[in-house]
Amino acid sequence: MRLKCVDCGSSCPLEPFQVRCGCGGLLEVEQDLTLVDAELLKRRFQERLSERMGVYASGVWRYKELIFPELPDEYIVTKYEGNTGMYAPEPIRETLGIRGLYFKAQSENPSGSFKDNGMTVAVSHGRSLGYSAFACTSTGNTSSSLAMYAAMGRSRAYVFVPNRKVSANKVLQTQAYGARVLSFDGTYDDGIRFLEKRGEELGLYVCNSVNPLRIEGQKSIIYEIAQTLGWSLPDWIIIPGGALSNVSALGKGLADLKSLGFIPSVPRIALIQAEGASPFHRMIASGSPVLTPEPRPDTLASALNIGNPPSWKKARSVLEMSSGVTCSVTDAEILAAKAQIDRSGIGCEPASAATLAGLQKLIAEKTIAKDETAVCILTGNLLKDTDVLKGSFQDIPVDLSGSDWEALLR
Ligand SMILES: Cc1ncc(COP(=O)(O)O)c(C=O)c1O
Ligand SMILES: N[C@@H](CCOP(=O)(O)O)C(=O)O
Repeated sequence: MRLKCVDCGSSCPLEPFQVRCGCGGLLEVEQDLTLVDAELLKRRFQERLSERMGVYASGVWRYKELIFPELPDEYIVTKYEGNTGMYAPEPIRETLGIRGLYFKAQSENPSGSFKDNGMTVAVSHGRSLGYSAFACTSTGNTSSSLAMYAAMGRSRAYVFVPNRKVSANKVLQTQAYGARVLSFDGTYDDGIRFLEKRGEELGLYVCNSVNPLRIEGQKSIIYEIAQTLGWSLPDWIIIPGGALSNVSALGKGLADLKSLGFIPSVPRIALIQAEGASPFHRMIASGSPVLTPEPRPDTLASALNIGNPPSWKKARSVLEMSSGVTCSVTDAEILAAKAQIDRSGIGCEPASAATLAGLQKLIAEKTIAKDETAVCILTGNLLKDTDVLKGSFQDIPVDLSGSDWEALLR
């Protein structure tokens, strides 16, 4: 395994580890898949589905050969992440009128979001290098995931969290796992700038998605969807976009599956951003070759409140590779979609509901045809961000010794 710079194209070994290339570009892991026996691997992945304990019971490490083959198992910290549900929400599909619809509930991960797929790999890698202090900046999901794995690995976690527009539940979850929360005045974008500059000299292993090992772990989401569907995929993969790690990772996973011959062709990706934090969508829509950061990102989908997504170049390559599209949705559209997902019994946080809101829009404008199929990636759990629900519901006061039950239970 080697690392390749997405900017200057130079390649370097995994050790000594650096998050970015000397030229400042993002790095990505390069693996030689021509050495892999694809049919043998497929059988192995299938057999491992029955494992209940040990690293291969994880929905990420099940695919270790495609993710981090060189890492000795003794360093792996796992909570059996991945292994999340795929649902076919029939009433929502009927309303949309498309041929097939799935929700991939990454919200069912152990810390409640898709971050766990990548974090198990980053923390395990950091441990293998001898780190005992891990760090990230976060709107709350990355931090709770890091805090959980650091605690499992008996390591320290330091997380830099913006002092506004983050969900209280996520910060409490992070603190409950024992991480030290350092609150700062600014946004995710300021936090990542700080860690990229100072993280290494402070002796911290940086676990944000600029770390290429995070992306390797998150690739497993697409492997798992494909395996669940018998190594086939829907026509469209719908992904919410903030820092753009997930679209980069899922795209890389798709390219792997195609080059291994596991899937005949790559599905199309639709990347959905919240209107108040949509610099990538604006770049694509305007045909601009470079991203203009949004200095004051503003959306109630707190996990998407990112104005300068570090992975935009990786995301752009993925869109090109998959003939992908982007769109943006308003906060009101996100909340309406979230209500549908919640009432289906699956539930999600606002950022995830951007997928359904985007799908509705893309069907309405006929970018997605009614005879096509789609999977929406539900990235975070309903309980992660309940601030947006406050004031939405009313308790019904009853008198246990004498209410009109027939009326109440109608
Ligand atoms: C729940 C949730 N959904 C979506 C996103 C956006 O994903 P990405 O930053 O990889 O684009 C995030 C955070 O990044 C998130 O926490
Ligand atoms: N929503 C994210 C922000 C992006 O973080 P990263 O892990 O991609 O760097 C969060 O939960 O913090």
